Amino acid sequence: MSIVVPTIVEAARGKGVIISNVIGSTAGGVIGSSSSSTVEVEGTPCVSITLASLPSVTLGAFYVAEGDLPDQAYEYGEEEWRKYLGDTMMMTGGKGGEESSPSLYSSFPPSVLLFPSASFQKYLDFFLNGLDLAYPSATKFGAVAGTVSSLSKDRLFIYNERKPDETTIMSGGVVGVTMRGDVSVKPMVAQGARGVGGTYRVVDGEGSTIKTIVLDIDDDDERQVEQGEEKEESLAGELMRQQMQNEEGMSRMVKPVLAEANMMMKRLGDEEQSFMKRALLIGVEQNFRGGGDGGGGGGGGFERLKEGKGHSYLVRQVVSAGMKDGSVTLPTGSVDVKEGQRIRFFVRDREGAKEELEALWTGYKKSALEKTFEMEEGESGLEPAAVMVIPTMDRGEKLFQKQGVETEIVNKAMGNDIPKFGFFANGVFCSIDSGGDGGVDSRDSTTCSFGSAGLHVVIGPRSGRGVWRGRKEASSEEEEQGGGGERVFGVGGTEAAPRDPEGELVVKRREIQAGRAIEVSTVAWSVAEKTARPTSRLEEFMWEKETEVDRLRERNPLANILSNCKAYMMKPENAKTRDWVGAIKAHLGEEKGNFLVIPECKRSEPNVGALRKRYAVDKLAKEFKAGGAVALSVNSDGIMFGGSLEDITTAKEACPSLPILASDLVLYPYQLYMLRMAGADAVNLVAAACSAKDLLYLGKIAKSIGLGVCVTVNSKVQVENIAKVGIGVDAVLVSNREWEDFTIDQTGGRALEVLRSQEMKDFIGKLPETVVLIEGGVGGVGGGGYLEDAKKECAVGGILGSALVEGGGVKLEEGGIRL
Ligand SMILES: O=C(O)c1ccccc1NCC(=O)[C@H](O)[C@H](O)COP(=O)(O)O
Repeated sequence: MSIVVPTIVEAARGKGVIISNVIGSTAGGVIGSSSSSTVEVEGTPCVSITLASLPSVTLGAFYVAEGDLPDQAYEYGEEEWRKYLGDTMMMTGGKGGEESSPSLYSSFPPSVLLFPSASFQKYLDFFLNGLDLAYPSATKFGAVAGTVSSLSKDRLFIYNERKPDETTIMSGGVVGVTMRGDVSVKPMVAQGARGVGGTYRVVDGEGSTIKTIVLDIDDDDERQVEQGEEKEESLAGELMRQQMQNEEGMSRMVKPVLAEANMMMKRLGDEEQSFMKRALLIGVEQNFRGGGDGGGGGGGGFERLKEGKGHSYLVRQVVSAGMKDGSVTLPTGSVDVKEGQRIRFFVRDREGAKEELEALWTGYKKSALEKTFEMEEGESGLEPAAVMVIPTMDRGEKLFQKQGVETEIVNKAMGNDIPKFGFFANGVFCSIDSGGDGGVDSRDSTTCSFGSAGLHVVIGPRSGRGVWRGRKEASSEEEEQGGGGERVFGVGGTEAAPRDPEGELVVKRREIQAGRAIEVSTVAWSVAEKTARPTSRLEEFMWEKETEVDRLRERNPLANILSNCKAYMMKPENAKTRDWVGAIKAHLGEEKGNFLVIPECKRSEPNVGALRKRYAVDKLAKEFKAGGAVALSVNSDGIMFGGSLEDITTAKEACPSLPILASDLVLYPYQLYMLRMAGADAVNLVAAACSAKDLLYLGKIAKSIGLGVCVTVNSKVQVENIAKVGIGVDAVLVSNREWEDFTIDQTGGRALEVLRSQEMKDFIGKLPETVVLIEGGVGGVGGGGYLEDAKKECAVGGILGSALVEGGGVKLEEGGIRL
């Protein structure tokens, strides 16, 4: 792995794709999609790599060693777990770790993917229970590392772009990734088990121990009639039931579980008997709340699964039996048996496992279709982008007698264009729905682990936006171009983004790409054709921002926001903004020649990821103030930088005396009103993303509601343009960022070229009152960066984000930086 991971990272870089994080594990076999097929490989050393590009999703990779688990965690409650996991897994956010900001996707619960090592398994249920307590609404899923041979040892690995020379390989613990934002994850489990014999009710049982049961003949029949289930059970099954009734003299004799299992087993076929002798599987009815009818039992086949309602029973293997009282005990904590709850005996076999998989996917498709009918206009559902398939190592060829059966069934249901990936694991686990729409029905979305099962996870954007179908597009483009190579611009592509004759990026607003416009009440908006692809990271950012604002408008139309903003500004405490540029100018004065640092609160950096384990805006703002900051920049963009409007409000509450520049991609007046109400004092307009008309228009509206106006430029052409437009700019922010891919040149080359240009000299000559600041890598690597050179030009200060936030403290004196 120490060779494989850097090789992948390097190869991707060669294609213009920057990989920020890699996590993975050894496995008992791998599953992956090539351009023409999906393959399952078992028993042979090989590697399966999955590259994911998840727009509008904030990822946080983490590693927890066994030794990092807190000693007292067994006594932990919800709050303690939340704090511990929030720190460990970067599940930070608003109150209680769940972000409560008004940004588009922040209200959605996160998803957590975990790969525990085999040695971590003993802590797994405990760890998952902690996760359930701390983040009940988060979807958790994952699989335990495996190995191809029993002689080899399992390993986990994690790579972070910021430590490119290291791929950390671990022999224990758990690696994982948290995903927040426009991502939806739908885990489903195939338990690989089929019910045999009748249905029973627990007479005496508690926790994970079942002592006595009674045959539930009448109720079982009634239920099937009630649920309109056709009695699909075989004639043999029916005969067996009758025989049982006869043998029992129609009585409902209460019997110890083991005694009943022994009696029932005798009536089974040879194969089923031999299975039951090796392993006693018991299915415990789901959704049973005690008292009357639980509503989750019944059905010997997979009728409920086919309906997309989830499994009727959660199947567990008996781990110990009371030889004296005939009781059985299931894995501790895996079930909580109640009196009156239904149970069944289960066996595993090939046909049953196949039937179950088919039922699972039929159910998924049925409920997905039903959801589209239930959705209100404007609402969107999960758009499948990929399916993760993780069978346990006892499945695959061992169970189905040939390789590839599991993915073949997924392909049949979802088509070949959707990539499938995964591996053979030592166990799987996932959150399971209580409502049941394809998953296993369970108690309040708990995370259940399975020693033998197939975990299938549909992953895609929750906004339902179009998904790039690599396989489909590659083949159709090849066809179009007579079998020629792929033509992909900009981001992750093989071609550079389009530029005009002056070298400026050509970006379009999303509407230009639109195929149709939809009218909904007073709001009209356009929908990007699914075929349109952004040609640069900036264009992609713009389109996503436009979609974000569309969605916000759907919930709260512009007219409302406008009147809310007016009402807000009527309140005396909100009538005036604080003068952001004024505060900077006031501190230049006699100290001119010095360089003023404006610290930026920023949660993450696009090509890097989260900058701090614990990002607390209030704490950070206070730190900056204590360090002498006279003004702040707060990044409120949630698409690229993980911020939110609430971050501005929080910073303002923490430091009421510090004026705030809202660092965001502003494309609409709507955003200006929202930013004003969040507590911003100034905004920045990105020159490359706005036409001259937009700049003027947005600038005027910003001023009309008291917001200071900065314009961000990264080329001399843009400087010349803003001078021509004559927009009243308070400050020019010279960005050192390349907007094609959002990289930052640590030498400051890009910003220095602009600062040294004739265009900039002309601009300052014409508008000497304008403050010139630099941004992007000003903290540099190892301190001063390109600051000294910038100071020699017209820059009087700089916005500093990553270096301060990531540094874990304010190191203001280093590299000549002073506040
Ligand atoms: O650069 C943009 O296009 C942009 C758009 C919307 C919000 C923020 C934007 N840029 C912010 C930055 O470039 C940096 O966060 C800021 O300059 C600090 O840089 P660094 O010190 O390198 O973290």
